[in-house]
Parts: sequence; C-alpha cells; structure tokens
Amino acid sequence: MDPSKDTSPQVRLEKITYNYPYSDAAALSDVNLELKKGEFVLLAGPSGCGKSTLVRCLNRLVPEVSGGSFSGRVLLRGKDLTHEKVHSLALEVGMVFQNPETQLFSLTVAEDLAFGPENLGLPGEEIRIRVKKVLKEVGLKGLEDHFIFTLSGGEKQRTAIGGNLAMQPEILVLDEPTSDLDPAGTGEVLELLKHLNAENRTTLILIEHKLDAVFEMVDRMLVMDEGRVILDGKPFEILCREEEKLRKLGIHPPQFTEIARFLGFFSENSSIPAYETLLKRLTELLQASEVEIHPEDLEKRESEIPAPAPQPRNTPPHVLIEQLCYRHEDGSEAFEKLNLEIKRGEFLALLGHNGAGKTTLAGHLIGFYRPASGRILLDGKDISGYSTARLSKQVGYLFQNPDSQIFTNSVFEEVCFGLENLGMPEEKIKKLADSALEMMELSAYRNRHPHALSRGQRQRLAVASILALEPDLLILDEPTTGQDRGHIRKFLDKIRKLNGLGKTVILITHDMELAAEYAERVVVMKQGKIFLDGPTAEVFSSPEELGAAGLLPPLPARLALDLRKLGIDIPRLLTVSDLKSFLKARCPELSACRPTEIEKIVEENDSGEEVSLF
Ligand SMILES: Nc1ncnc2c1ncn2[C@@H]1O[C@H](COP(=O)(O)OP(=O)(O)OP(=O)(O)O)[C@@H](O)[C@H]1O
Ligand SMILES: Nc1ncnc2c1ncn2[C@@H]1O[C@H](COP(=O)(O)OP(=O)(O)OP(=O)(O)O)[C@@H](O)[C@H]1O
Repeated sequence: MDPSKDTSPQVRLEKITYNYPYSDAAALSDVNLELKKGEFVLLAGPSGCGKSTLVRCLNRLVPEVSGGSFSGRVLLRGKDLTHEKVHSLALEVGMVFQNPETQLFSLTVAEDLAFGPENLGLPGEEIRIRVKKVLKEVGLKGLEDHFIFTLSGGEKQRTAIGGNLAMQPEILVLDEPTSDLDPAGTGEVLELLKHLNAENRTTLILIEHKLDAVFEMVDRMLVMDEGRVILDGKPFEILCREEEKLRKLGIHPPQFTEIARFLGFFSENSSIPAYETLLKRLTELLQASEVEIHPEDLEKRESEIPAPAPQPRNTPPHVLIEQLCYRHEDGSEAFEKLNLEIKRGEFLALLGHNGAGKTTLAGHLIGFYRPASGRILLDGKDISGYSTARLSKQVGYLFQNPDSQIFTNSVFEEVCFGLENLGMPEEKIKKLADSALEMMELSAYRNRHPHALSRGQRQRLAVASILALEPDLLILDEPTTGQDRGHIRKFLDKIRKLNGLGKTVILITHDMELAAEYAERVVVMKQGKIFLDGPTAEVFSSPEELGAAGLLPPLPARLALDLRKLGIDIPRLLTVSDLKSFLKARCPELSACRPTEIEKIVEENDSGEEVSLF
C-alpha cells in the first residue's frame, strides 16, 4: 500500500490514567487519542494541565523514568510500548524539552548536534552532512565552534531543536520550542517545522502558549484541562467558537482571531481570513463611517497605564549606566560605551534579537557582570563596590530559567529563603511568604518539592520568591516562559500595580503584545547597542527600524499603520482593546452590539482584584 495513503493511526493512546509518585491527583485521566502520520498538532492548555506529562508517555519517560502509577496503553504504529525502553524509542520519537539546558550535553554547538547521530552509530561522513544541514536549518551557522555555556537562551534553544532534527525522528514533540526565541527566530523555527511536516511528513506535536504564531499552520488543536483532552478540532474553529471556554481556562485567543471574530468573520465563514482581508474590512468600515472620532475614547486605555511617579526635583535617576564597556571572557565585545538612564517608577520593556545583550546588560545591575570601564549608579550611588548579595536587597532579578534560582526542598522554604537572608522576624517572613504564594496561586503546593512542579508553576514560584522581597527595582528576564496567558496577565497586572506604587520595572521579553500592553517605554537593543528608545507607541510605529532589529510591531499597531498608509485617519494603536474602542467609537453599528459573554468575562478580569501582598 502507498504509505502516504495509510490512514491508520500512527499513535494511539488508550485510556491513559497516570499519577506521579506520592500524588493523589491524577496528572492524566482517561486520555484516549489517535494521531495520524504527518499530522501537525497543537497541544494547548493552562499551566499544569498535563501537557508535558502526556507527551512524555510517547517515549516512555512517563512512567519508566518518572515512576508513579500508570494504566492504559500507548501504541506506536500498532506496537504496544508497554515493554519498550526509553532509549529504544529515540529514533521514533524526538523530544525538544521546555528547558533546552536539560538536553545539551556537549562542549560545542557542532559536537552537540553530532551527539545523537553518533549514538545511533551513523558513519562519520553522514554525521558531518547532517550537522551541516541542521546548522543551516536552525540558523546557527557561524556558531558551530562556540561553547554551549556561552550561548544566549535563544541560541541554546536552537541547538536543542537541531540536536533532535539531526536524528530525523518520525514523530517530533516540541514543548514550547520558541519560548526563548525572538520573533524572527520564532518565525524561522516555525517555518522549519512546516517544512519538515510538508516534506518529510514528520508528525509534529507542538505544545505552545503563544498561539498567535502557530494557530494558522497546524492541522489540529487539542486543548487539555486537569489531565483530560477537552477540545479537539480545527484551530480557527476552536479559537472562535470556544473563546469563552478558553478564556475561562486562561487561554487567550490570538490577537488575529480576536480581531477577526470582532469583525464578524467567523460567523460568515470558518476559514481563516488573510491579513489583507482584515485590512480591507477595516478600510471599508472606516471609510463608510461618518461618525466623528472621539480622541478621549482612544486615550482611555493609555491612561490606564500608570504614569511614572513624579520625580522630586534634583533626584538622580533610579538607574544610570554611563559609558559601559564590557568584554566576555573570550575577549568578544559585549558593550562599547553604552549609556542608559531609567527614572524611578518607569515600566520599561527591554527588547532585542537573541544575543542582543539584554541579559548581559541587566546582569550588570545586580553585579553578575562588572564593567571593564564606565559606571553604573543606582539612586546616584556607584555600585562597583557592592556585592550581589547587597544589591539583591534593592534589585529583584527573575532569571530567564526559573530552575537557576530554585534551590530549597519545598515551595514554602523557597519563598522564605531570601526573606531569611534579610534577617526578618519569623512571623513577618511567614506572612509575606504566605501572601506571595497566594498571589501566585501556589498555596496548594506549599509543601511540595519545587522540582515536582510543572515549568509554569516553577516560574511562578521564582516570581513569588522575588516579589516577597519587595525590591525597588524589578528585573524580569522573560518571565512569561511556560505560562498561559491567564497567569501572565494576572502576574503582570500585579506588577503594574506595584509599578503604580513607585517600583521601577524592567521587563525583558520577546512578546511584543505584552510589551505594548504593559510598558510605557521601550528600549530595543541590537548587537550590544541601544538601537531604539522611546515611548511604547512611538517605537511600535517604526516598523522599518523594528524590522532591522528582528522585531515586528503587534498586530493592532501594524493594522493602524497600514490603514494610515491607505489614507484612513486613525491614531497609533497598541492593543486589541485600543482597536475595539476606536472601532466602537467610530462605527455605531459595532458599538450598538451588546457585550457578548466573552467581553463580560474580559471586563470582569480586567477590573482586577486587590494586590494582597503589599
Ligand atoms: N514530578 C512530579 N511529581 C508530582 N507532580 C508532578 C510532577 N511533575 C508534574 N507534576 C504535576 O502534574 C501536573 C501536570 O504537570 P505538567 O508538567 O504535565 O503540566 P503542563 O500542562 O505541561 O504545565 P506547563 O504548561 O506549566 O509546563 C501539574 O499539576 C504538576 O504540578
Ligand atoms: N561568557 C560568554 N562568553 C562569550 N560570549 C558570551 C558569553 N556570555 C554571553 N555571550 C554572548 O553574548 C551575546 C549576548 O548574550 P545575552 O544573553 O546578553 O543576550 P540576550 O539579548 O539576553 O539574548 P536572548 O534573548 O537569547 O536571551 C550572545 O551572543 C552570547 O552568545
């Protein structure tokens, strides 16, 4: 039979129920699922719902390595895997894990890419060919001899993906493979996956919280909640039809589907409209409308972003970086006379391509790096003589990888750790730790070992530990990795409130949507230099410059820019809410619509609860 016509399932999960050791709650409950060869499947669901656990059943990491109690069967091309070993499945099921560091074993990039094929016993020439091909595919050409420990987060992620591609598996599972990548890198990796899927018919299972970039290219979307698969179908249909259910789970629709739905596309047709079609609909709507624009409607949203607290006269900036020069140990230049000033109470997004120098720059503020020349001042004081321990009283630094800052044996101890180091009384420590855990929705895991949490939960734990310390300056290095949109917003809404109380926030992110929504100022780095710096709306109105730094403005900003080019009178817009408010003000037929259930949910969520901690 022609294998391309074979419609029998490649993977079949039958009644899978699984509990981790010592855990009463089932991580998977009665999961039944079939996947066909060549399918490209998106697996979504709130943090902790069981996505990673489910995919780990496919190569027997669950339960062979994880232990616990497992029932049901996993069949691969009809073969029952119950008695298979993890290593014997490596050729069939490749897996790119959430944290690339857990799967990089060698000293250099090229050695790491060769590691898998070498273990398969392939001839040297074949290995060389594969490594060369993969280096190009994952965009690491030129870095082949770089040491793994010197790579930026995004470069490590590319290496981890490349290592799997070099094995040419039949099924490739990718657990948030783009979480640390810049928008250009995300696009490249997704193109690569599309190509693998189309050309080699590799079955792909992609776990992603960032739905914007992926929903258009996958064939099928599965949504999990509490260990069960609760939705299964075409992505655009699920995202539009089930928007209410998804929002309740904390899964926010991509900006594209939200706008398309608002403009009525889904009720007319269930296929995804093109960007140009959205633009055309908006143009027609706005040209037809004769209602005057009410600028106050547009300003409403912006005014929700708290303005920085007024600076008393003659107070020094909170952060002042003067003429900073820094070289890495290998002599490569990171910064040459870099200058940056941040006022107290600013909410600044630090953006830039992978390897631009964001983490290295931010690391200088807490003493992980020391300038070769130049000065760094916090509140006017030169920090060159301060230790990292001293600086951590003023500066809360959330690492890109939460596992880098988790080192105790229980969730509660973890949050207490930093507070104890500050020498606080026990009663106060307990109170602050409890409220930090409550704020991050982790109270239920109080006594659990941190490494028995999902990645998103570990990220929230790291955030709780930092927030409990009430630092004046918060540096959040990619805090959204592994989080669902619901948790991200709750967390950033709280950070915004802290910012409103005068805390300075530096958010390092590759997520333009979040930068647009939360930051008042955007600084873009490119190859170790400050490339753009200005108010958020202004920076996101410079698509050419952003493009040169490998970034793309968020969708509402792009639509507004393109509408202006078409001669439509429209202000700068940053968020979907901005766009909706503008349209409602301008087009009475849209504003006449009663709020849908979904909009009510959004409004309820937006109204926010009180910050319990401070
Ligand atoms: N080693 C472990 N021991 C006990 N419970 C665990 C362990 N690992 C994960 N869990 C729990 O199992 C549930 C499912 O975790 P899993 O990592 O599969 O979630 P996820 O959907 O992949 O989450 P995320 O999006 O945050 O990565 C979570 O509630 C988590 O706390
Ligand atoms: N110890 C080191 N030796 C040599 N080069 C290094 C070292 N540490 C970092 N680099 C390089 O410096 C550059 C900047 O790294 P940095 O981690 O600051 O980038 P980034 O903008 O935070 O990137 P990402 O978005 O990928 O996290 C990268 O190209 C990285 O490979």
